[in-house]
Amino acid sequence: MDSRSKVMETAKNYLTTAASVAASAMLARTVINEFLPSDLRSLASTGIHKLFGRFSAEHTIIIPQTEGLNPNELYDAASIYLRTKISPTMKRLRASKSEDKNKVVITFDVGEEIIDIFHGTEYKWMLISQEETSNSRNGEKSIQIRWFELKFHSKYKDVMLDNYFPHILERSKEIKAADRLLKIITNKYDEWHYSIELNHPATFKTLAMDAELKRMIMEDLARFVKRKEYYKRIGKAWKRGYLLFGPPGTGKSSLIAAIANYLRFDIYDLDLKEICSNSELKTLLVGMPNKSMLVIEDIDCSIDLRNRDEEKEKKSKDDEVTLSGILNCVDGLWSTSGEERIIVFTTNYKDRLDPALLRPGRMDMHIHMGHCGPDGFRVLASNYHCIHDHPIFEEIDELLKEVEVTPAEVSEELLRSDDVDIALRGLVKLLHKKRKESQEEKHKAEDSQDNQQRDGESKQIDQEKQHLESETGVSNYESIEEIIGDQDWSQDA
Ligand SMILES: Nc1ncnc2c1ncn2[C@@H]1O[C@H](COP(=O)(O)OP(=O)(O)OP(=O)(O)O)[C@@H](O)[C@H]1O
Ligand SMILES: [Mg+2]
Repeated sequence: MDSRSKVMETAKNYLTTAASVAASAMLARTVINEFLPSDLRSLASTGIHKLFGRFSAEHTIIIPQTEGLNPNELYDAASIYLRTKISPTMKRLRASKSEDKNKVVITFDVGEEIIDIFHGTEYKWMLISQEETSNSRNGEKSIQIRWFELKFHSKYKDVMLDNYFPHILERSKEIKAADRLLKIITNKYDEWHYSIELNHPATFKTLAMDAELKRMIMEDLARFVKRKEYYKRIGKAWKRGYLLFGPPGTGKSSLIAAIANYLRFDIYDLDLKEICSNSELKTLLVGMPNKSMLVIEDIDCSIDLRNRDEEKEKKSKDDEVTLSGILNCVDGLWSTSGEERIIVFTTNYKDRLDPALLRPGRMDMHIHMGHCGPDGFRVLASNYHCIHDHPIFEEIDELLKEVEVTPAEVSEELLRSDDVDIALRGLVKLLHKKRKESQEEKHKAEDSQDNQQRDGESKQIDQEKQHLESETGVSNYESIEEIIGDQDWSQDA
């Protein structure tokens, strides 16, 4: 029996208990009717009605904190779920902070009632606590026993078991996933080994990139996580691949962190240099859990993808990590064992990648992380100085059209001063400097192109001279100049 069935079984037992309490109420009424004098009968009947009357229409379920010595999963799920139902009118709340999370958690206190409406039905929750004494070897010990009391109309008993409790279990799982600290796990040889907290603050909000591209990526991810049934129907592994390419400092690693933070997926950062065969690669990939993200950074440097064919002849097939090994993983052979996986490759040089990796259908989206444009700059200005507009923005926008500057360079400049004017002036200065440098480089390049052209021309003249010399037998330079006349060499160069 899985844990959810266990929880549902326990819930059914409690319902039975509640139903038997209702039966006791009926028995009590019978006793009153048959054995009490008539004047006392009406008095007692009112009290009993008050006490038990609600049971005819209302069920009560007790959800204790523990089941014997074991924690009760439904109690834990309910306390997480009910945190989201706290209303501003509640008078007593509890605040706590666990050491591993830098967050204060607010929960409701003993005796407070929470009303939750689910599919139009009202469910009333109350947390109850009672002190109990137990005998131990060291004498009497008092402990706090806690439970939730859940009241609802009896006609919704089935809805509660079939829909409401499963909803609470599901939601609590989601809330827990959103709360937990994310991890980056890296491999040592063929084992996922080293894990650290993902403390990267990057989110889509703080990511400087083209606004339209950002929107597309977020929509793509949101669609992906909702498509379990779709992937099942079309018979494809539930995974999605992204290739991030662009110069250093344009935010490829930041985007990876933003995706992990957005989906609440741990990052499995695969170091291909640590492994030496396709079977090791498979071992690692099969060892990844669902809802996780496989990252291979700088794929062009991690593995010499281009020279694989030559190497294949030298080594036995399973003696190396090959492109086809990686492609098998991309194509989903390994991922049939798991689901909801994201695969991300990054590279600074897309043109160095083997075309097999770039073929349509391999990586679902190729994302170019480019130089900083006006959209990106706005995000960075807001990140670092909380400003959305400034008189100098216009000049910066104009310069950004001409100058190639990475978001990393802009960030560095904006960080230089807390004074926004100084920081922005520093950025303008950097952009002017970069523009000047690029103009100088352009001139240099043009000069060297001219030189090359001139070299080419004079080489061609020399060749023609030699050719004419051999044809005509004339070796005098001047006469050859006369023979070739005024041909336009530059056009032929
Ligand atoms: N697009 C961006 N949005 C916000 N910050 C960015 C962006 N790009 C770079 N940065 C800043 O620059 C730092 C370095 O960026 P990041 O490591 O993401 O670049 P990268 O593209 O992965 O570079 P590399 O190719 O060298 O790995 C980040 O920590 C962040 O502060
Ligand atoms: Mg990087």
